[in-house]
Amino acid sequence: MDSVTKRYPDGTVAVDRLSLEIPDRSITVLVGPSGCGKTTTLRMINRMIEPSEGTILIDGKDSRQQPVNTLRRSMGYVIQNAGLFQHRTIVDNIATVPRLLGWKKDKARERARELMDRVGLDASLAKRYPYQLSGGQQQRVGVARALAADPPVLLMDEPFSAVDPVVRKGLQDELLRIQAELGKTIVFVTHDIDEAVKLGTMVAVLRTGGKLAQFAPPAELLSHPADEFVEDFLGADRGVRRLSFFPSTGLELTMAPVVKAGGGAERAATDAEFLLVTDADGRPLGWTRPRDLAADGQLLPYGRPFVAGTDSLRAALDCAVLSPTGWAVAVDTDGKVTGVVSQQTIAQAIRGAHDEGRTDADAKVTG
Ligand SMILES: Nc1ncnc2c1ncn2[C@@H]1O[C@H](COP(=O)(O)OP(=O)(O)OP(=O)(O)O)[C@@H](O)[C@H]1O
Repeated sequence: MDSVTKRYPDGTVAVDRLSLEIPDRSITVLVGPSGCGKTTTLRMINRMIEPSEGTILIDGKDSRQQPVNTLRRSMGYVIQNAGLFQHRTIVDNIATVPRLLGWKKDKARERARELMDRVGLDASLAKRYPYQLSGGQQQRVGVARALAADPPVLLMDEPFSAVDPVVRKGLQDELLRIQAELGKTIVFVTHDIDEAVKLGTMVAVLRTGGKLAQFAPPAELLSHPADEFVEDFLGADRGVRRLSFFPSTGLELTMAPVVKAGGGAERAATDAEFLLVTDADGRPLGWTRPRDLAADGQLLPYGRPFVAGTDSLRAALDCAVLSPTGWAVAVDTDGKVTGVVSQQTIAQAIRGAHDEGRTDADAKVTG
C-alpha cells in the first residue's frame, strides 16, 4: 500500500497518504480510535472503496489491474456480528462462495462441514439457522464462510467486538490456531489495543485523520512507542503487558518446598514458610505450612499454575501475585509440578529481561 489517500465526496480525508507493507502469511492489525480510517483502509484492499490517490499492490500487482470480482474472491471478508444470511442454514451460509463459484451442492456442503470442524463448531449445528446460534458461534460461522473458497487473504473488520470477553478470547485463540495451520494473510481491524497486541505479527496504529502513527511488531510497540499518542493509546500498564513477550524459560525453579501427599514430614527438610503438596503423580494440590503438613488440614489454593518455558514472564508474575503464598507454581504440559518460584525471583528475572532490552518479536510467547 503506497501513499494511499481516501477523500470522501464531502471532503473528509479518511485515510491520508498511508504506506504499509503487509507481510504475507501473517496477521497485520490496524488499530486506532474511532473514525481514524481503519474500515476505509480495509475496504480499499478489496476495492469495496476505491482509493482517491496512491497504489495498492497485491503480490506485486496493482489491484486496479484486476477484475474486481476476481480480487474479492481471493479475499475472505468477516465483519462484526458475522453478517450471516438469516434465511439460510449454517451449512449453506458457509457454502455460499463455493456455490457462487459453481461448485456442486454436495461438494460445497461437504466443504462447509469440514470448515465447521476447523473453526470449532459442532456438526449438529449444520442445519440450524443463524438466530438459533449464540453470538460467538455466529462469529465462527462468519470465519468459516470467509475461508470456504480457501482465499489466500482474509480481511476482518472488528469481527469479535460484539461478544463477551470470555467468548472473545476463545475466538482469538481459534484465529491464531487457524492462522498457524493455514498460513493465511490476515488484515484485522480492531479498536482494542490488547486484541491488536495479542493477534498481530505487525500492528499499524492509526491516528484520527487516517495517518499512520507507528507500524511495528507488538513487542516493539510496547517497548518503543513512537510518540505520546501511541504511548497513551497503549495505556498505562504497557510495562506489565510487555512482559508477555519475555519467555519464562530462564526462571530458576526450586523443588525444595514440594512434597507428595502422605509422604511424611521428613520429606519437608526445608525451612520454607510454605510447602506445596502434590498428589502421587506430582500434580499440585495446594500449599500448607510445614507444621500443618501432618495434620491433614485444609490446603491453601495454589492458583493458576504456569507452564515453564511456554508461558511468559507475565503469566508467571500473575500466578505469583494471585497465590496466597506469593509463590508461583510451574508445571509441565501434563500438569505435573516442575518447581516453584517466588515473586522476588520473578522480579529479578523481569529486571534482567528489561535490562537486556529484549524486544525481539520472535520472542512472542503465550500467556
Ligand atoms: N461514506 C462516507 N462519507 C463521508 N465520510 C465518511 C464516509 N465513510 C466514513 N467516513 C468518515 O471517514 C472517517 C474514517 O471512517 P472509518 O469508518 O474508516 O473509521 P474507523 O476507524 O473504521 O472507525 P470505527 O472504529 O468507528 O469504525 C470518519 O471520520 C468517518 O466519519
